[in-house]
Amino acid sequence: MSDPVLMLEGLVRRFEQAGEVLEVLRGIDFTLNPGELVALVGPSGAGKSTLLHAAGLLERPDGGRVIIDGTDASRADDGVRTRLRRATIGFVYQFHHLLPEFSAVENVMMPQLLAGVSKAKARARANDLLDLMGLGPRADHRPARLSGGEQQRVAIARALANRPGLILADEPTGNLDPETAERVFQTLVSAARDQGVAALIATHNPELAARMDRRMRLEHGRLDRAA
Ligand SMILES: Nc1ncnc2c1ncn2[C@@H]1O[C@H](COP(=O)(O)OP(=O)(O)OP(=O)(O)O)[C@@H](O)[C@H]1O
Repeated sequence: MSDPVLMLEGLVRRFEQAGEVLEVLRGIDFTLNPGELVALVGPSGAGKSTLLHAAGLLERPDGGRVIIDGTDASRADDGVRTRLRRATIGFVYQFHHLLPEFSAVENVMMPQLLAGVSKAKARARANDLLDLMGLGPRADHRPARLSGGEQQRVAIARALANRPGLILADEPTGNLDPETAERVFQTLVSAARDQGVAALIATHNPELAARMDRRMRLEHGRLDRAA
């Protein structure tokens, strides 16, 4: 069997707030295998975003290790972490964070161009992904001319652009009405299954969480298997 796409070992993260130390992650252990879809649940403020940012190499933990595709990123320098992140991880945020000056297709091309893919190849892949998201006819629109659900589907296409083994999603449907949330979530799950991508998805929506392979609950700084 191949390496897990993500392993967290004894992950610790602390913040200082008003002179007090808040230990948000108190030794988190977690393994995500290739193609697995896992929901990350837990009360507001429990540290789901903090966990995703550390797992996604956007921030360094205060203790423990983050191992991506068998590579220990904990002690790697920033350059190595950035390359590893670009090559293996796709992020989807609650607010899409698309670049407003660029069209949908250009937004999906961007991470590929940063990774050194040619313009022609990046455009072809971006168009394929937008088709997969049902957004082919909207490819040349800027984000402001797309609905919230369409913007979020562009963000999912962008996250998949570099064929990551791992998608980290932070309440990807939290900002959408229930019907649109359902459609966007379905698109994310079927795209991940279709492309064999593993995903860790933070969500407050129990119905959506119930449809993942596993659910993990973060509370009081600990991560445990949930029902
Ligand atoms: N940069 C920071 N500096 C200080 N405290 C922080 C920082 N980032 C997060 N925190 C604190 O860490 C705790 C966890 O925050 P986090 O955003 O990870 O929770 P969450 O589970 O994602 O919440 P929600 O479900 O509401 O999005 C909160 O108490 C928050 O105030």
